[in-house]
Parts: sequence; C-alpha cells; structure tokens
Amino acid sequence: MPTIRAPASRQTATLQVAVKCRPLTDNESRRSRHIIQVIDDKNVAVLDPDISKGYLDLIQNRTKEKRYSFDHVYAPGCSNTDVYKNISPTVLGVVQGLNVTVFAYGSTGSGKTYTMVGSRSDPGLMVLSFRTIFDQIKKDDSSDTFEVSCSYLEVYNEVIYDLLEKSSGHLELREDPEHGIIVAGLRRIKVHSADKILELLNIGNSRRKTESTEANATSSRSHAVLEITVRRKQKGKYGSQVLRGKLALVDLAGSERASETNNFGQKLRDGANINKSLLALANCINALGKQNKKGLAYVPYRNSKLTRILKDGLSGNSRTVMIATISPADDQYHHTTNTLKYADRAKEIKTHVHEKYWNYRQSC
Ligand SMILES: Nc1ncnc2c1ncn2[C@@H]1O[C@H](COP(=O)(O)OP(=O)(O)OP(=O)(O)O)[C@@H](O)[C@H]1O
Repeated sequence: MPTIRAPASRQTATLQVAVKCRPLTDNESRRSRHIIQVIDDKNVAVLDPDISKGYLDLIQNRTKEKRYSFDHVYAPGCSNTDVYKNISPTVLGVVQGLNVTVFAYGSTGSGKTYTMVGSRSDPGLMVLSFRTIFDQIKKDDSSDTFEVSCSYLEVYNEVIYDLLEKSSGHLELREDPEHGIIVAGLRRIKVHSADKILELLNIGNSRRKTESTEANATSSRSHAVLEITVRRKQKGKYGSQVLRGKLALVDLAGSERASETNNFGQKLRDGANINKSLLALANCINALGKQNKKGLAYVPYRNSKLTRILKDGLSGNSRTVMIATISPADDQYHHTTNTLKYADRAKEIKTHVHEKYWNYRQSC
C-alpha cells in the first residue's frame, strides 16, 4: 500500500482541439454539395449552403463563409495515422505517469467511431495509442517494471455498463479520495500486448449498443470509454516508487434531432438521453470556457454520468485532446457549425497536469 505521496510538479495545459473532416460518402456524393474548405493545417472555412442568402450577403458585403482556427485541421484525405502523429507525444505521457484524455465530439455520422476505432486499413486512435504505449515500454532500457491494465465501459441511457463483462449489471459512480471519480465494480484486466487490448476492444465493441438510424447505418447509441492504466515501478535506494498514468479514449454517441432521424419509441428515448448527456457536456465546455476567460462560472459536472466520468479529463489532472469530427455535406451545415462553435469554445479550457506517484515500501 502507498505510504508517502511524493510532491508532484504541476503545470497548466490548454485543451488541444483538432477538427477532422471526413470525405463525402458515396450516397452523399450523389445528392450533397461539399461545403468545407480546409484552408491549411490550422484553418477551416464552412460555406453557407443557403443560396437564398446570396443577394442579402452581397449588398451588405458580408462574407458567406465562416472561418475557424484550431490546433490542427485535417482534410478529408487525411488518415487516422495523420491525426495520431500530432497526439502521439501527448499519449506517450501515460508511460511517464501522466493522465491523458482523448475524445471525439461531433454529430451522428460525422466520423467519431471511424476516428477512434477505425478500420483494418486505417486503424483508429484507440488502436494506434495502445500500440505505441507497448512499443515505448519495449524500448525502455531502464530497470523499471511496467504493468498495463485496461477497462472498457459504456454509458447508455444514463446507465453505466461494463463492456468487458458478458452480461454486465448497472454500475455506479463513487467519489474516491485518492483516485477521484471511480466506477465501482468495473472490471480491469491486466494486459501484456497491444493485440490483447485489440481483442478486448473488439469484444467490447460487439457488445456496444448500436442502431441503424436514418443518419447513420451503424449509429453508436452509447458513449464508450476505453481506459488504459500504466503502472511504472521504479526501484530506488529506499523503496519503490510507482508512477501511475491513465489514458482515457472516449467515443461519444452522436447527437441528432429526432426529426432528422425519423426515430420513435426506444430510439427516440435513446436520442433524448444521448442529447441530455451531450448537452451536459456542452454546458460544461461552455462554463469551463467562461471560467478561464472571466474566472467565474459554475461547471455543472453532476448533471450527467458522462460529465462526471470526464471531469478529470476536462479540468482536472489530465492532458486532454478533443477531436471534433464534421461531415462536409451541405445538409449537415447546422450540425457542423454547432460542432465548430463548441470546439472553438473548448480551446479556452485549461487543465492542471501533474504526474501521480507514490512511494512504496521495498516489500511491494
Ligand atoms: N475518414 C473517413 N474515411 C472514410 N470513411 C469515413 C471516414 N470517417 C467516417 N467515415 C464513414 O462515415 C460513416 C459514419 O462514420 P461513423 O460511424 O464513424 O460516425 P459517428 O460519428 O461515429 O456516428 P454515430 O454518432 O451515429 O455513431 C461510416 O460509414 C464511416 O465508415
């Protein structure tokens, strides 16, 4: 058991915000116009598809495009590996005892799951992250020992389920004085290779609640959080010190309007719950943005399970990356501008990062 908690250096980090635009799907190519212009690797413009505005805009000399700047902007031709290149140094902090959160935010069908999970030919950020964590551990030439474990949960209709359990019951959140918010009873499996996590990820994904909606054939109806913990044991003269880093990879469910998806019954109720937690997340992002500008504002983390789980990643001890995913199709204009507005506000969020380490008695 830990004895003395060693002093930790504290730094302020700004939330890193990237925007990824997916290509038009075959279906969309036949009926939609492409309204996203990636200006360069940091700037993106959205063209207003409402052509009726043309005359008014012209006489008032208003531009018909909205421009936004982010840490990184990825054009439709970019792969997940291109996105990962810029976040890999942050992810590797986990091996040094840092907490890292990466989450994808965007409307239904905008490419969140594709970005986080990916495909065989274009592996997503989850797969790329745990591959580099194990590569880094293999390359480490110190005498430190490493222990990696993994958990995978989903929040569906405001209930938490363990995706690594065949038939998971409802899990509850608890506040732990040492570790912050924890999910009581969540299975944490020790893993020795990236392939093992990939296997667990695939099992978990097959249990995830997905539905076919009009907006996306395999729409995720739950928020999924894959957590990888790395415990690094350093042997010293007087005992062992353990650094504990945590990587949380979050694939959120898509937000959609009932009218757009033609949902009813259970699907409509799912949509309402998805929107409830995404609204709670958006409110937290709003409040955190204001807090860092004006130094006030109450942040309503307690309004949903999702925001309680992500609390550390948004404001606490974590380096955090938000990937805002957008569709280039003109009929997604309002979703796209909403996503970009929230992403723009998220740039103001600051977190306070420090390594977590404890001194252990030699016998540990
Ligand atoms: N970069 C990309 N390249 C090629 N296809 C993509 C890309 N991004 C997304 N797609 C395709 O777009 C469709 C929707 O993507 P995805 O399922 O990832 O959306 P989502 O945001 O997770 O949706 P939901 O919130 O409904 O789960 C899928 O068919 C996916 O294969």
